[in-house]
Amino acid sequence: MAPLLDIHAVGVSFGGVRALDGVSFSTEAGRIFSIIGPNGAGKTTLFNVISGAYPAQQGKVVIAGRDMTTAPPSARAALGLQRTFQNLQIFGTMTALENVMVGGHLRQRTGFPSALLGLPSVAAESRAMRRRATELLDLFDLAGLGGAVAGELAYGQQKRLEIARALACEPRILLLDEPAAGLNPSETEDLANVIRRLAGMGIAVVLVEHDMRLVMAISDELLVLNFGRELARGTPAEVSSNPAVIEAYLGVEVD
Ligand SMILES: Nc1ncnc2c1ncn2[C@@H]1O[C@H](COP(=O)(O)OP(=O)(O)OP(=O)(O)O)[C@@H](O)[C@H]1O
Repeated sequence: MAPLLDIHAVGVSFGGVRALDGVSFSTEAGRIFSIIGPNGAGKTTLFNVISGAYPAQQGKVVIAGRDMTTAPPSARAALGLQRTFQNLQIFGTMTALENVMVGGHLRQRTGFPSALLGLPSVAAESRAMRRRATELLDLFDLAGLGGAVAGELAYGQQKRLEIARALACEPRILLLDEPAAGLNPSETEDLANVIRRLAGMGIAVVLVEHDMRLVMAISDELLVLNFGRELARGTPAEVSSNPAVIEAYLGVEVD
């Protein structure tokens, strides 16, 4: 199967700092691929290069078989790439349902002129979108909370809402940037189930995460970065038994 996301020998420097140096990986539909490494290892920079926020100064970014190395974020989104951010980005004063529907608008087929004229197709599409948004809330264990003000939900619920909104865009590849940050153990367990469900739906999930227990429990494959370079790559079992990884990063934290 051709990879949905193929990162080839990517390099990025900020002044004298080599944030990424020859980093490569690829992943496919239905897989959970995680990127780990100490602070400053280059994980966020790699996400920015994949999503198009920063250009890759060297190497290639291929999405769904197309070379997107110099393409803007919108063109990458059009191929099915979505991301969430390290800092929660939901609309706090809108309801949970409205938050998800905002995501869905990106996928709306009816054009702006029809919407402006209030044509019947618009009403039908809005109903379908509302139904779909409600289904997404159910999927993320937020059933019955559609009318709740998003900013008043528990933190773990807000994190799941953010992912539900990204999913409303019907992504094929979803980049999740530290989704477990700030969650308690039971919220993290809920999140793990949500991420597994996303992969079960055929989405290629790419995760940057510091919570090693979560990463080791759900990942099919891991890339360990250190000072912008690949330190190790493999299954959780392979990576967690790699002496270089244990020495440089994992220490005694992994059981
Ligand atoms: N916009 C920028 N300007 C200058 N230097 C940057 C910029 N973004 C990142 N860097 C540097 O590039 C390196 C990699 O940073 P990056 O944020 O990608 O690491 P990270 O692995 O995501 O770290 P963390 O786990 O702390 O989020 C660091 O040395 C960082 O200081």
